[in-house]
Amino acid sequence: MTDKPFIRLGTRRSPLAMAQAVETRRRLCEAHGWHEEAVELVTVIASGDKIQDRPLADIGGKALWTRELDIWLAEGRIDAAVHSMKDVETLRPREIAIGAILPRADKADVLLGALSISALPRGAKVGTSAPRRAAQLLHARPDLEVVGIRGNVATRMAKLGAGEADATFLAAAGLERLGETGVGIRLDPEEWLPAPAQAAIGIECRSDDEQAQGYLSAIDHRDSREEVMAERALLEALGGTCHSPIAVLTRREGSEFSMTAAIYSADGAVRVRETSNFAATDLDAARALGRKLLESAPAHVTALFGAAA
Ligand SMILES: NCc1[nH]cc(CCC(=O)O)c1CC(=O)O
Repeated sequence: MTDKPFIRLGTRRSPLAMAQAVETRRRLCEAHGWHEEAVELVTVIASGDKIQDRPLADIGGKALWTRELDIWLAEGRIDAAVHSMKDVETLRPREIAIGAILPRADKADVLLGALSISALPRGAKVGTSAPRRAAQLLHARPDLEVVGIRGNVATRMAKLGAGEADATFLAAAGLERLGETGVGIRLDPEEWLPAPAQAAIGIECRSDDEQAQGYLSAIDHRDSREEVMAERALLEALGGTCHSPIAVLTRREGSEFSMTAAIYSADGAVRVRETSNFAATDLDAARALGRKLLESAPAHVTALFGAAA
């Protein structure tokens, strides 16, 4: 038994965030032979969880998920913070390092409320607040109506039941981590591209905290880290934010990546899509793919990306 935790792990309080924190604790304990009490879970209420009724982009974007945990890390109230990497801004403070990326789960999105996108009735209402899902949907089905929907898995399923929308999307990884398997229809990620870093859990710590970095390195999954870093390099080159409709699928072939990325106009009418093959550690090649997309896109699409400024 330990009387003092070895590491204090900060997490948001949503059921998905808690599941990810518990998975992180389990992996840490397994890797180091620790008892559960060696990892203290410290819960933080993030701004993004306090405000549920407005689209994320209107209220400050991805920083809403990281700000409180960043402050607690900086103040030394926690030693590490667990995040869905999909929700972590591309540019992070120098004081914060990604200490571990856990093995990536299923990158697919799941469709709830219909058997397929083509099976949705004409003019059906689809609930999503993600620019990527909205643009990708309207690209395939311009007749559909996109309505904003937010909230955790349970809330969204309730909103669907209440008729706020005919269908909605959820990340397969989120459903899996909540034990909600067998819900909805899995969309093939080759056809319906995921978000950058979807299905990846990352654990951040202070850049100068060698002890935390040492503990976390034992649970770092190299292949998943390489994918996440490449997708974040692509985002960085695009200047992508939560306003930017961008989708990407990275496939591994040995030590090589085949990365397919697409950017869209907000209404989905324009899609620019490219595939590039490069060494898994070649972040410059991932950035080059981002620049190539911007070069091929019309001005009203590049205007959705910060790098165009
Ligand atoms: N945007 C919220 C969010 N952030 C991470 C996940 C799911 C887990 C993941 O993709 O890692 C979700 C829910 C969703 O998109 O359905």
